[in-house]
Amino acid sequence: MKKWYNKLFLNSVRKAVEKFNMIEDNDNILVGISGGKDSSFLLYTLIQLRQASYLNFNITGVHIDLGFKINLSEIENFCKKNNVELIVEKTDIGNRIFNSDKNPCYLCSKLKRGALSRIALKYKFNKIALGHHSTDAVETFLLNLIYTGKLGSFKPNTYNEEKNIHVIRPLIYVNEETIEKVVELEQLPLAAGGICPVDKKTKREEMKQLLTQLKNLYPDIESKTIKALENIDTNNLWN
Ligand SMILES: Nc1ncnc2c1ncn2[C@@H]1O[C@H](COP(=O)(O)OP(=O)(O)OP(=O)(O)O)[C@@H](O)[C@H]1O
Repeated sequence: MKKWYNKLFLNSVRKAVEKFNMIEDNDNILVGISGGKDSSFLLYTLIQLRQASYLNFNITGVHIDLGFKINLSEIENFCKKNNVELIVEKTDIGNRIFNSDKNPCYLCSKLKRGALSRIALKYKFNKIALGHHSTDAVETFLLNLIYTGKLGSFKPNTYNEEKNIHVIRPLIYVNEETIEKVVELEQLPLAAGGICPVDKKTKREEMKQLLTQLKNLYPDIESKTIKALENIDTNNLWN
């Protein structure tokens, strides 16, 4: 690994992991691998972190196959090369979400989360790691504000007491631009095909474009929003 990666992203991942107590000794972590750049970068980052850490933790990848004919061979090779086991779980989620009257994106993410938890329970993983990054967190913040009238975003570390599973997001302080850069530099593996029919036609995509416009006016809006999520002035909230 290049030494300057510490400054580029690894220190930010360390900060998130420590601040939100994401990884402890002997953790057994299931890493959600979608086939996209974010989760590929997440896997790469966790491998680097483990190599440079005093902590001893296991990482196993899992891909929930939605039925959109995805080709995972690059990812399979990458996992083999790095001695990471990869579980591929076939599902009919792709069919189910378009045969329902519910919003397909909402349903898909719910069913995917359900499948991830089931696998974690079955194979005794105590943590599930997801590739959400700071740009995702800000987009979710805007989605909640504009479409739901709610203030907030997803949490860095959530604990499900009933299942005794933590969902961790080690990339919350890394932005999408940095991820794209490292994916390119390291030629990290990406899946081929497997494109969802509503890809790029979602409200999230709309928020992505809005954020790009806002960044033209206020270049540090992304880091400011992350700061705001951690700097809540409860005295001035109306609850
Ligand atoms: N089919 C899947 N199988 C396993 N994990 C998944 C799957 N889809 C998503 N995830 C996990 O959930 C995270 C957020 O999912 P989302 O669909 O928002 O992906 P994304 O932000 O486009 O990320 P990526 O670039 O990895 O596709 C991913 O980074 C990954 O960790």
